[in-house]
Amino acid sequence: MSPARIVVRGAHRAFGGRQVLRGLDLDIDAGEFLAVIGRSGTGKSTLLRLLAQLDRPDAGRIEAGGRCAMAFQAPHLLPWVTVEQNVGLGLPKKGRAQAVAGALADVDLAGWAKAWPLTLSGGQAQRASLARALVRRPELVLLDEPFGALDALTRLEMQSLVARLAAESGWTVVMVTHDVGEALRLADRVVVLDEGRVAMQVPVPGRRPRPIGFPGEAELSRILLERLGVPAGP
Ligand SMILES: Nc1ncnc2c1ncn2[C@@H]1O[C@H](COP(=O)(O)OP(=O)(O)OP(=O)(O)O)[C@@H](O)[C@H]1O
Repeated sequence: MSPARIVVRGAHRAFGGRQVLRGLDLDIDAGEFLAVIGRSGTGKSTLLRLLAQLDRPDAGRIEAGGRCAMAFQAPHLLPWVTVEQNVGLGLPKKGRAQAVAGALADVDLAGWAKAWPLTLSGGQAQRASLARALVRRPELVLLDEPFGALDALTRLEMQSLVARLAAESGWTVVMVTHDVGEALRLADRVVVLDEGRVAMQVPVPGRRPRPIGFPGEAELSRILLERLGVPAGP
């Protein structure tokens, strides 16, 4: 599967007279893992929806070809069908069972195919949601605060899982997160959105994923938090 390259040029988007994106420019390389951070309401989810072609800019150009899958903070599983039916939803019948079984195995949910979504833990539900994304063999994966609702340990497990899947599949990934540490450990580059534009870009050196406290993490974190206007410590 060839990963997708993305070009955004001068993207504008307003809602009811409120200008959210104001001439945003962004280039994302094929196979790159990009993290997007920014204060609440700066247009991060709006950007993801434009990349997914669920919405269109009022002005400007977006090139984001290829098969795209999206995962959100809430897993959005249908409660009235089993986990495997959720994952296989909309896939052609031919090859579906095998593809679904493979995707569930990839997210360590092989034993939960026949389970009902409401019986899953938060982390398992999020993994099922990831399986639903990866069974579509995407080239571009858009993640909107995917671990935001999980406890700290499950969050770390999910970060490792996404890092592994991204490395194995060569996806281009755009992940919105509020967690600067998560962004720095998983991504090749972190961009800060502010006032509807890219206000700062920080390439993260070294191979991803990086361990907690990797050399340079504290300094990069300080730079990003300062740009976000958040004090880095008490
Ligand atoms: N479909 C829509 N209709 C009306 N307003 C919208 C719509 N989508 C987004 N907005 C508004 O655009 C602004 C940016 O929203 P967006 O969800 O992109 O921000 P965000 O950076 O992802 O925020 P958060 O970090 O809080 O999730 C908000 O003020 C939001 O209310």
